[in-house]
Amino acid sequence: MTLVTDPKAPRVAIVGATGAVGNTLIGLIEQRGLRYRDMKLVASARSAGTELTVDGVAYPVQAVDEFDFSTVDLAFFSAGTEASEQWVPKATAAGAVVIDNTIAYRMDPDTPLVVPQVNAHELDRRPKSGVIANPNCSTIPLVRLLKGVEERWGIRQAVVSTYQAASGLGHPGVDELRDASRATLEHPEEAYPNKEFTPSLAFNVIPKIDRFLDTGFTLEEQKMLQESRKILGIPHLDVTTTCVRVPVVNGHSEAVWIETQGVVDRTELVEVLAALPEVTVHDRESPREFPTPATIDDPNQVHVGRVRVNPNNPRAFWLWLVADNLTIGAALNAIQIAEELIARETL
Ligand SMILES: NC(=O)C1=CN([C@@H]2O[C@H](COP(=O)(O)OP(=O)(O)OC[C@H]3O[C@@H](n4cnc5c(N)ncnc54)[C@H](OP(=O)(O)O)[C@@H]3O)[C@@H](O)[C@H]2O)C=CC1
Ligand SMILES: N[C@@H](CC(=O)OP(=O)(O)O)C(=O)O
Repeated sequence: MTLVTDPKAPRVAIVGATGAVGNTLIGLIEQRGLRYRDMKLVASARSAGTELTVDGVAYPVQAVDEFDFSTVDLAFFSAGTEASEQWVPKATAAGAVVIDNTIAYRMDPDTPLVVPQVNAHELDRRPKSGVIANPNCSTIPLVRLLKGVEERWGIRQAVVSTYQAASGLGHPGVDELRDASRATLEHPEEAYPNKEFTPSLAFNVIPKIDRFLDTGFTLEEQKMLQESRKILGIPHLDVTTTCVRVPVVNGHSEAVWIETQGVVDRTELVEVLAALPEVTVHDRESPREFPTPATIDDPNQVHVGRVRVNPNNPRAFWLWLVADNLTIGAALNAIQIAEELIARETL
């Protein structure tokens, strides 16, 4: 984005500007050529008065409870679900369109849940609620690949295991992984007093993300099912997941098993995946190449590897994906929604 005087360019607020998603959003605003007429940075009262820079201009961070939403046309929210529940209605009542990163509005029937590479047509008109919901960080890269597979072969079932990074819990998650890892190396006999991850994530993996539901699944696992169905527009889509936190600082990975209606040929499958927008297939040339969270060079792409058709049943295959949860899984998707709204003049 670029600061301009064009009266058609939106006045923008970033609520949660000091957080991991907010920081990434600011970086992407600087990277991409979108134009804005005014910028407001908003967070909790804790950060009020601190300064952040966007496109070389320093802005004071304002407390959300004192912020006047009638001064903006577009508000990005990534300040947690409670803050969205409290402040998004005030923002829309004041006339702003909201792009919300939290779970608060995702399953609301009056709110489109959008991944622009999959269902941008949902943005053709301004939503009844005034809100466009940004999906869960593991759901976004998955549905971008499922769309291509559904269109070519039809999906019978997808079985997914996620490997989710500490930055899924924002700055506090990353800080705790670093501090707990250091403390565990230095004093292995002492239990680290964790707040974000239970048990400790240092040198560990945790098969629980978000809270448990009565079904035995976690909320994160339920989000992946329900949100995939809504985004792809397939109400009975069979997606089942196990979501696991791993001691990686940033970048979510997923092992994905897909059973299809039609017979799949690996060469064609790789072609179909590589032709999807902003997808890089690493094992196109050599099946021995694969992406990892630590080695992906472009956080704005969904990275795919380990593409293997089942030798016992060519109506099923495995793939491995890696996607930066703060960009692909949150801020980039939100910016791309804003770009589509501006292009369609539906702001
Ligand atoms: N991290 C991720 O991978 C993803 C995150 N999200 C969503 O984005 C939200 C934020 O995530 P993330 O940036 O990682 O988290 P962080 O903890 O890094 O940042 C939280 C941000 O929200 C602000 N905030 C917290 N509470 C309030 C409040 N009551 N009122 C106003 N502002 C508040 C914080 O401000 P202050 O500095 O003043 O405390 C900070 O700017 C998550 O809760 C989630 O809903 C969605 C997809 C992926
Ligand atoms: N739950 C995700 C991050 C997140 O905030 O997701 P959601 O927006 O669906 O609550 C993770 O911990 O990796």
